[in-house]
Amino acid sequence: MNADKSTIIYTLTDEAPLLATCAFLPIVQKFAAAADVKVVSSDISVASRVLAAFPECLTEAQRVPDTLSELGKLTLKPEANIIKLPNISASVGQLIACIRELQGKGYALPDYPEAPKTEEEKAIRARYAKCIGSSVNPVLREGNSDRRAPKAVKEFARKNPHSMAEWSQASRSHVSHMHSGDFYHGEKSMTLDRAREVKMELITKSGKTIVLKPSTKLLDREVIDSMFMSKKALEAFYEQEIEDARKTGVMFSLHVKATMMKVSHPIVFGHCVKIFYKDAFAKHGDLFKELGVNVNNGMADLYGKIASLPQSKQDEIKRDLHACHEHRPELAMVDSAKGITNFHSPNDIIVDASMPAMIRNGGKMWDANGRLKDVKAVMPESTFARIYQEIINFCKWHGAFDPKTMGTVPNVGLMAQQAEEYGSHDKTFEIAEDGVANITDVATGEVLLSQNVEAGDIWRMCQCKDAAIRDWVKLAVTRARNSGMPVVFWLDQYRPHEAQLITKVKMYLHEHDTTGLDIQIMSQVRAMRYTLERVIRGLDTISATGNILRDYLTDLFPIMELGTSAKMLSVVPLMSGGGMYETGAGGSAPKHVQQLVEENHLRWDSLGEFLALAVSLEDLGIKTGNSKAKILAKTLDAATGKLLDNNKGPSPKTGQLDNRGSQYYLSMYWAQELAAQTEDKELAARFSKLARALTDNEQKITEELKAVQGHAVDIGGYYLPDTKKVDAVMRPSATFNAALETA
Ligand SMILES: NC(=O)C1=CN([C@@H]2O[C@H](COP(=O)(O)OP(=O)(O)OC[C@H]3O[C@@H](n4cnc5c(N)ncnc54)[C@H](OP(=O)(O)O)[C@@H]3O)[C@@H](O)[C@H]2O)C=CC1
Ligand SMILES: O=C(O)CCC(=O)C(=O)O
Ligand SMILES: [Mg+2]
Repeated sequence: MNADKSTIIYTLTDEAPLLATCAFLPIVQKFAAAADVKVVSSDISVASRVLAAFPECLTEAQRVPDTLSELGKLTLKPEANIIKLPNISASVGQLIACIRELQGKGYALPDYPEAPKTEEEKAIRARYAKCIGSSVNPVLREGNSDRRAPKAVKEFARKNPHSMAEWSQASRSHVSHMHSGDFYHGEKSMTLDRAREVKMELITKSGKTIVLKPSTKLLDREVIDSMFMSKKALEAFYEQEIEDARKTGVMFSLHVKATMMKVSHPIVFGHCVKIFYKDAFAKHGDLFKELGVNVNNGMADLYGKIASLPQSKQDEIKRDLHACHEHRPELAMVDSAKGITNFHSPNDIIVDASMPAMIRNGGKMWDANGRLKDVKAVMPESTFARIYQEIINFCKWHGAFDPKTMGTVPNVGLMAQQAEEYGSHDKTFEIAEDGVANITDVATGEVLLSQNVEAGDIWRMCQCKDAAIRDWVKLAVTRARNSGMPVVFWLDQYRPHEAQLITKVKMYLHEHDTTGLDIQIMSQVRAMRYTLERVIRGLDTISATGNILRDYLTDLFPIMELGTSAKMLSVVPLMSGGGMYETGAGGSAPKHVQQLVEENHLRWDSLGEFLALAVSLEDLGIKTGNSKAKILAKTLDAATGKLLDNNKGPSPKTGQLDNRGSQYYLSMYWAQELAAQTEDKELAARFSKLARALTDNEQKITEELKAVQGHAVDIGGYYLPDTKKVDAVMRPSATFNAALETA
């Protein structure tokens, strides 16, 4: 990747953010050119990653570079300046759909081998496996995370509070997690005394040694953990919770993070489906095996696979599945209208977004008839599930949060270098036989950590590099100093991994001047309680957390405070000196694409993108001494403030202002701010014509943008839409486009 210090790399991703970027990027390039800043796009969509994995199957003209690896390398250089939009973390179902779409477009990709038998099929599957789940973010996140609601955004939410459903003390909604036999229960952790190379191996009861991972190179002072989830305990837990939900009449819902935890959580999910439909699986298990049914990919997989059977057999299976519901609790729905349940796909309900949505809804989820109901939210891993029960307890006692008055909770997250559980998928294994699972020093044979495991258990090793922890502590202190807010490190001394972290945090805090700062360490549940007590009094508290809580809290608090995590500023100061600017803290909003295609209205809010771009330009301006870039940043921030003040964000309703209209207003305010500033006359002169053209044509442009709405449109694909068609759909105002050309 050729990027000098004056280049911003702008990622092209998937779904709603991709569509929005297609309209925004030409605008950004126009403005940035005035400061001699190049804005270069880099396609890291799931389609592009799939194509990059199979160059030999494609014609020369069809081949695409492996942009993700190139970007990954760039994050290690000080000149890196990357704007990162949210991307699809694909389930197997989405991957297969993507492959089919590409094949249909003439790309001779191999089919996804669901049950690979030959070596060749296994190799193809391994290549596709790299495109599944969270395979982008961990590659690029070579820094820790700083996510917060900028002041103007928080003020806007206070003045324009979003709806919050009421909480009743009589609510029966609650969280259920395992109390023993889960990853938390038997975790072991250590800090390395020196750099080592280790292997992960299973010594079976029958005396075999199975090497699961031959080599992982660890650095001096790195923290490693070994933990496992007992299959027996998990099944017993599900049995008990499903029955409890039935007896007490609450809906059952399962919340996992099958994207980031792409090896362990689909298995955890699959066990739940099999227990729920136990009787049908007992009756048809052999047939399901023959058909290659894998419910780790959800009931969608089962329904897809049985479609090849004779109709009468299909009907019998469906009857037997439905019969299970008679003695099982109601299931929370993902889409009541379409009959899609919580078990459809492991990626449909993603815990970071799904739990805040439930809490915002007064602890309720949708039933099969489209009614909101109390729910048992099941998160088998107890390690972090407890925070949700704590916030639910708080809401039952104090009522729903009030966005008008509540404080803010920014996050400083330990994320760099694939920290903790979120970097563990290549070190996670489903155990084949009873035995002892060891992490062993390759050179000396010394067993560093050891666990007794049984067949079907899920065993994993997590890593966290010392340099990442040290940088995280530094970032937390910097944020405390710059914001004046207290910082709470959410660390539990009773959890072995976090006990190691506490020692390091205490040590690295000594490297900084912390005079006058309020920095505390608390277990998660206490930290939640403490933070919430402050939140309802309008007080702000920075949460400094590990990687999983970073993810959970940066949807949870923004959704309570702002109604969405799309309006977050999300900065990743890269450890090698560069910067990555993520846009918001949420995902790629698949439902928004559906609305665009059916009604030509894109309700996606690009505010996170506007905020990220301003910081990116500012950083570039400071690092290269480019005063024009600094002015672009300052004026963009002012324009974003104006956009909020004037309420020009996109509406969810077709016929009203949408993403494109919001981008137009941003451009107008930005040009006006540039024309009005006096620091740089050249810039002022350059943008005055555009400012005038956009201001004078406000009515015409907004009418043009409105006129196109209400009809179905064709964007020529889902995973690889047609660039020309997208351009036509996303840039429909001839007047706006012509005005931009004058800048
Ligand atoms: N950084 C990243 O790359 C991330 C990627 N993802 C990926 O995104 C996909 C979807 O994940 P999901 O868990 O459904 O989470 P999303 O954040 O995509 O969606 C949850 C809901 O939040 C609202 N929302 C989110 N962002 C915006 C925005 N910019 N403007 C307006 N509304 C917004 C939408 O609500 P409504 O529908 O009511 O308008 C949306 O349906 C998955 O493939 C997931 O893996 C998820 C998180 C982060
Ligand atoms: O990479 C992903 O799959 C999701 C990332 C995410 O949810 C987050 O960082 O908040
Ligand atoms: Mg998240």
